[in-house]
Parts: sequence; C-alpha cells; structure tokens
Amino acid sequence: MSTYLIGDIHGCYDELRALLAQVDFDPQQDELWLTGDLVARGPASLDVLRYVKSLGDSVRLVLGNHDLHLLAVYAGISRNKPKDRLTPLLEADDADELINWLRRQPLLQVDEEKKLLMAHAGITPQWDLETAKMCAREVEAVLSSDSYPLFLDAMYGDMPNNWTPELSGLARLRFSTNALTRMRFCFPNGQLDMICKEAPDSAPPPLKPWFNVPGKISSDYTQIFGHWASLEGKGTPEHVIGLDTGCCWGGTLTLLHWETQQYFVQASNREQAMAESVAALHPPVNDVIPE
Ligand SMILES: Nc1ncnc2c1ncn2[C@@H]1O[C@H](COP(=O)(O)OP(=O)(O)O)[C@@H](O)[C@H]1O
Repeated sequence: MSTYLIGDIHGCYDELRALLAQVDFDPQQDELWLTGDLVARGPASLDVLRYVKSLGDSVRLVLGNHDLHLLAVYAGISRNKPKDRLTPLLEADDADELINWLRRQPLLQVDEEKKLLMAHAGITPQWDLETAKMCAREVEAVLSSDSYPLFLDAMYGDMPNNWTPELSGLARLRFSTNALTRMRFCFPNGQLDMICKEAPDSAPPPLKPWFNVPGKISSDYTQIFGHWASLEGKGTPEHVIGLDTGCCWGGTLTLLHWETQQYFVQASNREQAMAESVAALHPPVNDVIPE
C-alpha cells in the first residue's frame, strides 16, 4: 500500500492520469491525497471530477477555493467566468451528482497514524489542531446540509480576518473558509491578509507567508497544502509541504510518495495544446493556396 499526495489538478486530467501511471497507482491498494482545486482554469474539469469520484474510498481530498466557487456557480449564486472553463461540467448530464458529491468533501484531512494534515491553503497560525478540526467540521456540516446555498452566498469576502473563539454565524464560517482555502500571507500576529498574491520575497512588510508565522500545530505533524503555485513547492519549513506547482499555468503536476518521500512530476500539456490550436488557426501556406 502506498500513499500518494498530489497538488492542485485544476482540470488537468491528462496530466493527472499520466502522473498516476508513472507510479502504477492502484486504487484497490493505494491511497490518493489531493490538495483541492480539482477544477477550473485547465481544460478538463469534468473528466477530473468524474475520475476522482469513481475512485471512491481510495481518495482523500480537501476542497479548494475554486471547488467552492464551482459550487456557488452551479447554485446560481456566482458568475461562470469563461477563463474557468467550467461550462462542459456545468452542462453535463451528471452535473447534479458530481456537485452533490463534491459539496460533501472535507476542508481538512487528518491522519493520526501517518501524522499528516492537509488543507488547500494551510492551517492558520492562529489555530491549534483542535480548533482547526472544529472549524473545518462546521463548514463541512453546512456544505453537506440542504441550506448550503445560504452559506455559499455569504462565503465571498475577506472579513473578518482575525480569529477569536467568539466569532459566530456566517462571519465565523467565512473566516474558516478563507483560512483553510484562500490564505497565503499573514500579519505577524497571525491575522490573515487576503490581498497579497506576490511571491514571499516581494511581499510588503510586515506580511509573512502563513507557514513562517509561529503557529500552534506540533511539528510532529507534516502539513500538506496546495493553492500557491508561485512557490513552486519551495521555501517552506521542513514539516510543511506545498504541492501546487502550477500545472494549469504550464508548470507541472507534482506527486509525493509519502512512504519513500520520493517526488514525481508530470509536465503540463498546455504548451503543446496551445501550439496545436495555433497551428489549427494558421494552416501552413501550402494548405490554403489553391493549385
Ligand atoms: N470566500 C471567497 N472569497 C473570494 N473569492 C472566493 C471565495 N471562495 C472562492 N473564491 C473564488 O476563488 C477564485 C480566486 O481566484 P484568483 O483570485 O485568481 O486566485 P487563485 O490564485 O486562487 O486562482 C475565484 O474564482 C473566486 O470566485
């Protein structure tokens, strides 16, 4: 049995299958962890959801901000942005089934045996593990309930950005969602900054990447996250691992084999796909000039 951890797929179905073929992934025996953002931006979000759902219990995933946005678009709450390339998924015959499965997935994975934690953006330094679990479960409970559209409608926005146990209602759920699925930088007191998207070196002081603000999670755990493609998987402390390497932007899809700590990468097909579509738009001159 192997445990494979893969970063943000973002609709890159062919690369996902090629990466799993590299390691001979066997859903009957192996466990596949996914850092979320399964959909949007890449070409084949529908295929990714169908495939991941078909893997059943062999998959442990967390929801990312783009997965949540898809739920909001499907519920008629948010706009379907063309650059997300979600239309084939939204119009699929099995869309209802896929969306109802997706909204029942967690925002935090905890494995006490492997000492592994996973959240799409990470775990805010303001939370200890018990608080992180409690807050994730609260969002998951609303998302799996019939009143989930009410939550999705209130989910957008950057405030509140400071955790206190007194936070309640939709404001508390919004904080938890932002902390688990959108966070990148924090102020030195752990308060979230939801604006800066720079690489860590170019961020304005006093902002720091969340994983560089002293937190409350024991370093006995390894924390896995995605979400931050411009890190290219680098610059984190030893017990924190970022797996998003920007496949949908022309980067790579990264897999970590947990038991051996060996990394595998699959290059994006994006450049090839772009070259093919440019070639289709501009056929060689000989093809268009009549004899
Ligand atoms: N709580 C939220 N507040 C704002 N945007 C959100 C929230 N949840 C999901 N989203 C979605 O996250 C996506 C963010 O896209 P973008 O700003 O390009 O950042 P990213 O680098 O994560 O792709 C948008 O589709 C947005 O609608």
